[in-house]
Amino acid sequence: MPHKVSLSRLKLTDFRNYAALSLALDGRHVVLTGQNGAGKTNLMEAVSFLSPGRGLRRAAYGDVPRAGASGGFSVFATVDGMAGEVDIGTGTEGGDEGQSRRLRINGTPARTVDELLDHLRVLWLTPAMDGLFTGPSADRRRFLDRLVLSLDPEHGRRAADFEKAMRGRNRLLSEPRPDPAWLSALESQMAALGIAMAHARHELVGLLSGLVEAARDDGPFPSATLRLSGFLDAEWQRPAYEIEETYLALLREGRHRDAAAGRTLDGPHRADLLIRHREKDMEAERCSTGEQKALLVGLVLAHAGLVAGMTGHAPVLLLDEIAAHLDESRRAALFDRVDGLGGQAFMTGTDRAMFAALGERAQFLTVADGSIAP
Ligand SMILES: Nc1ncnc2c1ncn2[C@@H]1O[C@H](COP(=O)(O)OP(=O)(O)OP(=O)(O)O)[C@@H](O)[C@H]1O
Repeated sequence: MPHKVSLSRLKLTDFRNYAALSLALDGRHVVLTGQNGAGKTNLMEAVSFLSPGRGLRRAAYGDVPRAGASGGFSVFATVDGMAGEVDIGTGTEGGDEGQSRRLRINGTPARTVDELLDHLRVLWLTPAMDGLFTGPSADRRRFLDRLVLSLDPEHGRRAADFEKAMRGRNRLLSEPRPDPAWLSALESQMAALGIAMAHARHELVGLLSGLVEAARDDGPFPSATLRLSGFLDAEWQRPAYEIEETYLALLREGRHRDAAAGRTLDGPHRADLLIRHREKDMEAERCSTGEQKALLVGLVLAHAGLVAGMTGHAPVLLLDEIAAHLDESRRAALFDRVDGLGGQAFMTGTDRAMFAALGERAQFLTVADGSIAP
């Protein structure tokens, strides 16, 4: 069984509709129930700030401080983490709600938010992700990259550096006489980073497919087949240095075309994650709403299992309104699978009775108007 990473304390200050909250948790799953607008998702969002990035709403930090508060926001958590117990504090101060937030680990300022990945992995599934299969490919790439990042902490940096080099190339190509040496340097960077990024994605898809296959007959959730497409599709059996050469040549040959288009037309930023409902042998986007939700739940749980297996530490799971559309037996099966992952899950809903099958496995909390009661 993987080690259970869990939060034992969560303190929020001026975080969305919470003026001040201090919550003691006992290590079990946490069920948050309450009326619409009570603050359930806000609390999940606060926990999602214990991972790199802008959290489960992809928030602008300026929107997070409580309306009417004079400064920034803060989230503080005590976590039984991957490297032992740790205090994590994050937030903004008044006037610095720009691109970044501050992070302290055991009271010491961290160099980057990626340091969070030394202590815990937080994964989530929210209703906003319901359109994943039918929405733009950028949403699926972001989803995929978050999956990769939780196994490979370097992935975020590589993706950011690739974007930067690509923006530099696009800018240069818009000039009347771009410096060829500078262009070549940027393209070499793009090739190395882009192939490394794509490799990490392929590896994740391979591992996840294996796990989905293994869990195929386990419970009521359909299984998905996953495939990456849209970037050097026929090449991935070849050695990495050869693929890198191929991509570099593509970039070089594509300069005129890309200059005319005003953007780079080949690269990992054009890839898509293709998902099929295996039992029905149908593209996920053509499945019913309920089938899509079940596919997504199955994928996220398989990924959580992968993270637990690869790191030896079960991730913290945030499952927002996950039980709403499931019948009683599917709900019970879902809770058993979530519990079987060995980690701490936070789950929300409007009705406590929906979570009855969790029994003693969860701590039940009622959220009302930015405060919490047992
Ligand atoms: N910066 C902010 N300051 C104060 N209140 C905010 C801020 N941002 C969001 N809110 C409010 O927080 C409230 C709670 O939102 P939240 O999404 O957590 O509700 P919920 O309990 O998950 O509800 P639902 O069941 O409808 O999903 C909303 O009324 C929203 O307007």
